[in-house]
Amino acid sequence: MLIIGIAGGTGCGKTTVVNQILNQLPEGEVGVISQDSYYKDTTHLSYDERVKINFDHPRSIDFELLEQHLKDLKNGQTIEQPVYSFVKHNRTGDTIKTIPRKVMIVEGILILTHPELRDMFDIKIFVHADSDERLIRRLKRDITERGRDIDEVLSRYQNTLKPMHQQFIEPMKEYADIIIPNNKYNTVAVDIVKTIINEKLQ
Ligand SMILES: Nc1ncnc2c1ncn2[C@@H]1O[C@H](COP(=O)(O)OP(=O)(O)O)[C@@H](O)[C@H]1O
Ligand SMILES: Nc1ccn([C@@H]2O[C@H](COP(=O)(O)O)[C@@H](O)[C@H]2O)c(=O)n1
Repeated sequence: MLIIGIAGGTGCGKTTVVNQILNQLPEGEVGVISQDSYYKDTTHLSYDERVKINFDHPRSIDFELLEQHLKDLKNGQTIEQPVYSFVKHNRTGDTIKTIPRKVMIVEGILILTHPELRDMFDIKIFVHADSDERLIRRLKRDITERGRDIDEVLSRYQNTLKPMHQQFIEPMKEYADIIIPNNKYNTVAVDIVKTIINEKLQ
């Protein structure tokens, strides 16, 4: 199994890059695990308490479960990947059956901050987009897809997202094997990653 970790700040385009990689590759050969699925279960908290969580800090992620799931996949076992709701700020209780594939992609803002998980990646990719570009994309996406309004996105950006990005995410570039500049769609870089994956699949 080839395990590829794709990190980068919110809105840099990780999910889009993953979808571009999956597109045109043989169906069923590449699997995806999203760090968002592993936000800690917050059922014991009220909605008002959940809203206040710092979702850009590594402690918000259940890295133990994520690491265990990746190990299970490596050992040929199917896992139940939790489904997360950005509207409820909690897991939904549903899961997605995720079966081991020849290539597994793990994507998320904080996946390179956890040394044990980082060591499991054969290839580490960091997707870069400038912070103003990321904020614009996040505003548009969170308002249309994640049930947020402009005040929510901007206050989260100022209070937690920006400082956490500077403290935890940006320094992870140091560990990257490949940095994809993604202020604009970068088909050349995506094609290079696809070529690497295709070699593994042959
Ligand atoms: N290179 C790009 N140029 C312009 N918009 C982009 C680009 N990559 C992604 N987007 C858009 O930005 C938003 C956030 O992208 P997404 O892939 O969800 O980022 P991430 O997973 O890193 O948070 C989406 O609406 C997506 O369509
Ligand atoms: N309930 C939540 C959980 C997370 N977030 C934000 O999501 C961002 C990470 O996801 P991307 O798809 O953008 O990489 C992160 O910056 C969190 O602030 C949230 O808003 N609500």
